[in-house]
Amino acid sequence: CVLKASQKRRPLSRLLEQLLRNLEKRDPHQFFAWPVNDNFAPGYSTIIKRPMDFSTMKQKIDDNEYKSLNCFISDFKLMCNNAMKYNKPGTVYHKAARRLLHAGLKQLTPQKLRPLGDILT
Ligand SMILES: COc1ccc(C(=O)NC2CCC2)cc1-c1cc(C(C)=O)n2cccnc12
Repeated sequence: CVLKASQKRRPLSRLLEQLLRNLEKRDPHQFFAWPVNDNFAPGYSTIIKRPMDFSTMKQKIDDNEYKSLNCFISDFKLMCNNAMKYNKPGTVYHKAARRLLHAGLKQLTPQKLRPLGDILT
């Protein structure tokens, strides 16, 4: 069947959506699924200048805001580093962020990405 224009996704967008789904699997409690709410995290928006979460990354993919894989990876790192900045070591969120960052970057190594072909060049 022929894809309608609206269904045609740019190769990079399709790749980033796949990578995002794999990263989200590493966040079983969905601590990173949505923007952090100041009501649950006092002072969050004054401490964290550039908030980031998976739903925002998904929206940026849909809006074709990511011009490269590196921009996508930067937002993933920003999201994890925000959590390790705001939350004290030993908290459930700091530990979850460290684990997510470690597991996520292992999925984003050149060895893992090379099979995806020249989309990335
Ligand atoms: C979208 O953000 C969230 C969504 C749900 C939860 C949550 O279910 N927390 C329960 C575990 C103990 C209460 C926590 C968070 C959350 C993430 C974060 C991060 C990522 O810093 N956070 C920081 C302080 C307080 N809450 C949170």
